[in-house]
Amino acid sequence: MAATPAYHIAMYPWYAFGHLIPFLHLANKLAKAGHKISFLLPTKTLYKLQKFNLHPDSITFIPVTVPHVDGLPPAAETTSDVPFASFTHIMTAMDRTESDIEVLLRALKPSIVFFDFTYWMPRLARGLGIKSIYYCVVSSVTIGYIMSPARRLSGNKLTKASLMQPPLGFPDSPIKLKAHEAEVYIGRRIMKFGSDVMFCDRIYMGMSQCDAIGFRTCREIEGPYADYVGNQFDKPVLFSGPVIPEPDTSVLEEKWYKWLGEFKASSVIYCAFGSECTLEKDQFEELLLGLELTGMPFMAALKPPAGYESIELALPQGFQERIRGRGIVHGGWVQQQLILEHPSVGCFITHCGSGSLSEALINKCQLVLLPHVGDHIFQARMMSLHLKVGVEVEKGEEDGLFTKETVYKAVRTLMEEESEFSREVKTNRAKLRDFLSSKTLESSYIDSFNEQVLALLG
Ligand SMILES: C[C@@H]1O[C@H](OP(=O)(O)OP(=O)(O)OC[C@H]2O[C@@H](n3ccc(=O)[nH]c3=O)[C@H](O)[C@@H]2O)[C@H](O)[C@H](O)[C@H]1O
Repeated sequence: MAATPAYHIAMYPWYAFGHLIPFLHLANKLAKAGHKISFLLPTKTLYKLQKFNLHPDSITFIPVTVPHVDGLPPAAETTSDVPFASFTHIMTAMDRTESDIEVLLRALKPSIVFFDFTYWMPRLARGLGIKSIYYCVVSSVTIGYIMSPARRLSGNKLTKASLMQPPLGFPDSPIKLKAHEAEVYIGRRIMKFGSDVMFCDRIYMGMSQCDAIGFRTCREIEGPYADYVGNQFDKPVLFSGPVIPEPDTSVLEEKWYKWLGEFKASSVIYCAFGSECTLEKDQFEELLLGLELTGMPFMAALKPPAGYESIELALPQGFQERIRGRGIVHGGWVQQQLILEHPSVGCFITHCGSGSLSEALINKCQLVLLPHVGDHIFQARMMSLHLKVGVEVEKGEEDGLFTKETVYKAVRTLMEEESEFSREVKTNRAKLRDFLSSKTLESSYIDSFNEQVLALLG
């Protein structure tokens, strides 16, 4: 039963699995607390997400037709259907649903709407007497460092040198960008991301016009960073807690279960890069050769590299023969949550998507951090430098490239060496796991999140 009176929430997350899934995890927690949720999402994607809806009596999926936008394949709905260069078209398509969303919200009459990249949502909601919460699945460290209004003081044209340093007032922290990362971020901030709107303006408008900003984290982990964002945008900040996914009740596919079962406890490396990431061919190769160098059993679930139709066509020469019996490279979707839970998995090489990290942190595997783009970088720094629960793979300062040796070095640090450093990381890692697994942590966060939402509703 709800500790607070029940309310009706609408949710309309960015059309990317890395956003849709965590919104749905939150919906499950809120439904469990007695609230009703109308979850708006693209028509075909709806079927793919049904298995994550654990409270179908309280969470209603509302299909939204994705308008056609030039440059998009006809069936494309989410970022997983297209390369990065076309994400902007997916965003434009989502923007063009605005009038349909207005019709739906008028009919559904929720008290509050949770959104992220649809910068027009606060204005639309306000016009209908609905409150809006920007629910941010990207870490507050990323938002604070890159998107805070302090970065706009000198206009939107930032230099590499300025982005290599935190913005004015940022909490005292070892987190900084390297030269090659700052370079990429300069472009990312000002790239047009849907409907001719710059990415940084989209986030800025959403955050400055909403009624509150919610973060999927705990005060104990990101408190000062989230407060910084709240102060910068002059908004109340709500912490939903880590919103750890409910245990996946399906069973792991037999072939994986059997394969993993052949190895000793904590001996297998699982390597995965989320639902979007496509590596360049040379980095794909270095990663696989790095896995080979470790000499450990491994399972890599990766998309084929850029320009390749299949994983098989892109494997390094002779690779399959050399790793037969101890390594698998899989190009399709795997049941990540269940794989991370498997006792044979001892190490996770992750691109540091926030979903993957939250799934990993409650399990026992050691974390090798290999950030790909965007918020992954901040998540990797947060884990390696702030919380000290994992080891980041070294990359070239200017070119940003990793090598097979640096992949192996990071794995070796955690899985082979008995140094003071590796002991410290493992101890911190175990402590964080215990903290996140505490039975009362999640419920107390959801209760206080509910109370803060209720206070917003007046
Ligand atoms: C917040 C946003 O998430 C995005 O998602 P992305 O898919 O990269 O990564 P995750 O957050 O780990 O999300 C990926 C999700 O897909 C699941 N999965 C993936 C592949 C597979 O084969 N099987 C699975 O079950 C996985 O378990 C996780 O739940 C981007 O990083 C973006 O930068 C970030 O802002």
